[in-house]
Amino acid sequence: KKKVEQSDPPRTGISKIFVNGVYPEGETQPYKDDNAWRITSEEKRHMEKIAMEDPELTYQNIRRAAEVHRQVRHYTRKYIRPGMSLTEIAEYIENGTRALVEENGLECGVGFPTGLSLNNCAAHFTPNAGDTTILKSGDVLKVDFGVHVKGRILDSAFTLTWEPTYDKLVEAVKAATDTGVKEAGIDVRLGDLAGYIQETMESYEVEVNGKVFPVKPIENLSGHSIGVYQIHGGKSVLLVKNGDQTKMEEGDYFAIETFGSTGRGRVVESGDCSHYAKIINAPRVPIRLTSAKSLLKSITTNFGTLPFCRRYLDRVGESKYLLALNHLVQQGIVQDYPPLCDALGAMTAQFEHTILLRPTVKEIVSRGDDY
Ligand SMILES: O=S(=O)(c1cccs1)N(Cc1ccc(F)cc1)Cc1ncn[nH]1
Ligand SMILES: [Mn+2]
Ligand SMILES: [Mn+2]
Repeated sequence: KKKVEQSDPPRTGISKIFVNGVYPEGETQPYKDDNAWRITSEEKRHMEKIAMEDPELTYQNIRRAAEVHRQVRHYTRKYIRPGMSLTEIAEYIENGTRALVEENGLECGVGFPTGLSLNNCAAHFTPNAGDTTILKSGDVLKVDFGVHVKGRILDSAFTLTWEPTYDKLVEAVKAATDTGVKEAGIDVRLGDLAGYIQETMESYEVEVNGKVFPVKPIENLSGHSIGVYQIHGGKSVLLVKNGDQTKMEEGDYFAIETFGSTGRGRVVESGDCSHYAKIINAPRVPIRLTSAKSLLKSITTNFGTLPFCRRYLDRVGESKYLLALNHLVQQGIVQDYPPLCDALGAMTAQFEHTILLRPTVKEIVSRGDDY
């Protein structure tokens, strides 16, 4: 049978290309100083066999999400051009993701809002309706988007530039993320991992118009473990050495993400919020405001505990929801995630991979030939 190719723009469901339902395994790395006993251990291999065969545990879900991410970002990197609006970029990525993952309610779809953070802004910016921001050739754009299959969320991000000025910053962050990926492992302490990341990041500097800036890790951003339908699994990987003795554990899914900056190396909440998510075990308080009650019902139906943004509320037919949304935030039912920005004039970059701490090997499931 002729191999089914992906279209441009990407619209061919990934299950039409991987017809046997087997998706590519990501890059695997042996665990450090473990002299391969995990790979040869009968018990570890058995545990993995169970994971592969149990529909709930199988790695096929996250690998399918990863293949969608690789194919969408392949076309996106070619498509994004200065002069385009952030809104059309976001919609290109979301339309591609929805088509390739064959979006189906809460079964599979977009994992969280498409982050398109510019320049001094490092994370959690996506345009709200009416945003007219246009991409410029001197911009440094962080593209951070997610795909989920049965609640297994693939969280991966990369940085795009169209001028060479900040190439060293981009190189520093790519190297720091690869250090984080390489040093991650079962029983590795989160505080130690942060130190390795910091060391790589701080070994770089950027020269801009004759002035030299040291690359600083952004000290109040972090990587994180990932749960089922839960983008933040409770463990955080900071970017500067610290005393957190918490260990990475077998079976954990982690987003290893690093951020570098030529500015203060610290972000603050800045500008209108676009990103939100229902808090997992929110207190079941009675909601008095009727509009908030019906908005919460819509959020639960359409997103569950997955993060969403205002544009996603618009597309499911919600309107005039701001008062209700702010009420749900105030009541501790919904968490807001405002844009996180370093000082004006600073430049920030990001790279992010999702890794699986499998019983026998570490799998960098989001690895592609691009990053
Ligand atoms: O900064 S986080 O809130 C966080 C880091 C450590 C513990 S929680 N965040 C989780 C998240 C929040 C909202 C989203 F819409 C998507 C993800 C990290 C992240 N943002 C984008 N990709 N990864
Ligand atoms: Mn991300
Ligand atoms: Mn993340």
